[in-house]
Amino acid sequence: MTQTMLQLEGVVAGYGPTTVLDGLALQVRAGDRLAMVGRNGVGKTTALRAIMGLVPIRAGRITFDGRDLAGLAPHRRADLGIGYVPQTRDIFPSLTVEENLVSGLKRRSRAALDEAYALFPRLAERRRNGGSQLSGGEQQMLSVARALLGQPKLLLLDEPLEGLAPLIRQELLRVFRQMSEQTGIPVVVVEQQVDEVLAYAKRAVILNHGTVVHEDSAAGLRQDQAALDRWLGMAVH
Ligand SMILES: Nc1ncnc2c1ncn2[C@@H]1O[C@H](COP(=O)(O)OP(=O)(O)OP(=O)(O)O)[C@@H](O)[C@H]1O
Repeated sequence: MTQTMLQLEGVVAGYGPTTVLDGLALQVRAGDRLAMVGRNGVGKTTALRAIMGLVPIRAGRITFDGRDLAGLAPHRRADLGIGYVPQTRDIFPSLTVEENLVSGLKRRSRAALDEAYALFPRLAERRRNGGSQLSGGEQQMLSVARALLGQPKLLLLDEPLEGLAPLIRQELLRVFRQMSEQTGIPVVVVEQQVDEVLAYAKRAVILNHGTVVHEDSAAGLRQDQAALDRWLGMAVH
């Protein structure tokens, strides 16, 4: 049986008096590509933040690579191998592409930069450009490349396609697919572009009110108009 990398059991979390995650359960195995979808405000970002330790959990358990994450600060979780690319794109606008990548090297040598440039040739072309001069798609590539340089065992992506034009979204997804095939790193991706993310993912969960209400293969959900209508209120082509 494939190894479970990440497991959430009965996770409850929220902000002040508000409960956002209400008994969330998830399992991510090696090689998985899990799309987490759902209407606005159902708790998708909060789920990623809870995994990363940026939102405290009030009940339940999160285990990663066989270890209970309770009480571990976000940087300790990153050290254990959880790579997180937040919606805000985690780059330094005042640094060049190369400087941004170097900041993600941790203890690795600069030779590792070649891996990032091989996967994202566009970043190689822009290596001397400032972070703020990049297009939205290039910024997204840079934040993912930087996260990968930390050699994560799991990658969490929060709305990587947000604000990008259709052609750029297609290019980014093509690079993500290549990255997944080459590295095998399991990915959890939150996305509003449901049709596109389902074409990339292997499995999908739909969240509503902070819990999983529907689970299927990504291909299965793409065909399941009833579930898409009910939980997302949308038509997928
Ligand atoms: N820092 C915060 N303080 C208080 N409430 C918050 C905070 N962050 C999020 N919330 C609330 O928690 C709920 C869940 O937010 P979350 O961002 O997890 O949803 P989401 O499913 O990712 O939504 P979206 O698709 O719009 O990004 C929302 O009602 C939101 O307003």
